[in-house]
Amino acid sequence: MNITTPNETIQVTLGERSYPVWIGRGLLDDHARWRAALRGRHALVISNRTVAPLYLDRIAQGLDGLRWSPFLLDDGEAHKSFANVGLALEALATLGATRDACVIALGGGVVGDLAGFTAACWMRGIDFIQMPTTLLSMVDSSVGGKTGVNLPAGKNLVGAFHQPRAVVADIGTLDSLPAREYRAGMAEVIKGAAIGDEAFFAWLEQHAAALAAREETALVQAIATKVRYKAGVVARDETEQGERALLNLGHTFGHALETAGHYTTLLHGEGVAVGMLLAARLSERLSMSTPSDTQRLQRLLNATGLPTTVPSGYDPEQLLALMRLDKKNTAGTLRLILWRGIGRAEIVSGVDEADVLAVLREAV
Ligand SMILES: NC(=O)c1ccc[n+]([C@@H]2O[C@H](COP(=O)([O-])OP(=O)(O)OC[C@H]3O[C@@H](n4cnc5c(N)ncnc54)[C@H](O)[C@@H]3O)[C@@H](O)[C@H]2O)c1
Ligand SMILES: O=C(O)C(=O)C[C@@H](O)[C@H](O)[C@H](O)COP(=O)(O)O
Ligand SMILES: [Zn+2]
Repeated sequence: MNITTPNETIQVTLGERSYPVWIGRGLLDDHARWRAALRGRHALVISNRTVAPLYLDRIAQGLDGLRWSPFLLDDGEAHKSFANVGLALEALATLGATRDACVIALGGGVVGDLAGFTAACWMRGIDFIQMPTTLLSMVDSSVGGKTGVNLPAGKNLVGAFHQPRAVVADIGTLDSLPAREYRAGMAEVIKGAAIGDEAFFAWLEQHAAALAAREETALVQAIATKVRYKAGVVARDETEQGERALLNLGHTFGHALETAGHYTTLLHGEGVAVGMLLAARLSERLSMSTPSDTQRLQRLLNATGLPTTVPSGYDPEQLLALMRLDKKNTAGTLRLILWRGIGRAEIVSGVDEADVLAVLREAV
């Protein structure tokens, strides 16, 4: 077995709840490393029917001596549901899980969000470990403790802040990740740069080809840079009282697109890509940024193979109605993440719906 020490370890600093994010190849097999984060005798491994056949065995070998069971979701965003949290909680009950039990999330962001929320609910909160297996979950969803599920009314409307005990990002798992999913993960990497790191954005422009080819040195650097950036934001504003909302760049539009498409048309990362571009266009319309910034963002998204147009069939009025349910809004006003150019995102309250609608109408 090829076990390596992590290429990168990034600490999310939250006092007693601080935790490491290990990034490297072969980490799933480094049982001693992640097993040390398990405290009790019970573990529920939440995964899905695509990922489990590929990687569950490697986890199982590290769970010797524990009472544990797998809980497998069907694949897809539609299964990040309240009903499945109920079933996962029943699985913990069947296991006889006590308060020192641990939930292990093995999969992408859908599995991670649902597993984390399950852990947050069982006996009012037990440990969980993130083992992200998609690029998106490595660079974003496994870090920061946002957990939850969707409702038919909208994305992530139910959830809790609940931090993992450790994040085990074995980049070897990306070898089996389909190209479209890999590109979707890149959207959340680009987002981090677009929000707050112009130098990283320029680096991504220069390394777009190497990243598209999954060249490992560039890939580890991209993952680590994004995780380091997010870990810093989370450490300063864990529960999104201020700065953390910036991590939502593109998401008010993106979540509306995902929901309107019933989670089957656009992947989350694709929705974020299109959403960032719409946010950039709105910023331009409000004279906050220049067309050249928008073009630069569009070029990088296109170079990565991400969509930058709204697929046909969307209704601007319906999208606006969905945007009104976004968690950042306060009574009666839209609160959006806009920007003043690459690396300079801003929270803007009281955005005029007429401007949003105009941008949506131009896009569909
Ligand atoms: N909590 C957060 O902070 C946060 C941040 C970003 C996104 N999210 C959420 O994450 C979700 C999107 O996550 P995602 O993009 O990972 O999607 P996903 O979990 O649906 O995984 C994408 C696809 O890849 C498959 N897959 C996963 N790992 C694989 C592997 N190694 N090899 C082959 N196939 C593999 C999955 O089965 C699935 O079909 C959305 O629900 C989004 O809202 C949450
Ligand atoms: O960690 C955060 O904070 C983010 O906003 C990261 C986003 O990429 C992620 O999609 C998150 O789940 C969106 O959060 P929400 O609060 O808008 O549901
Ligand atoms: Zn996201």
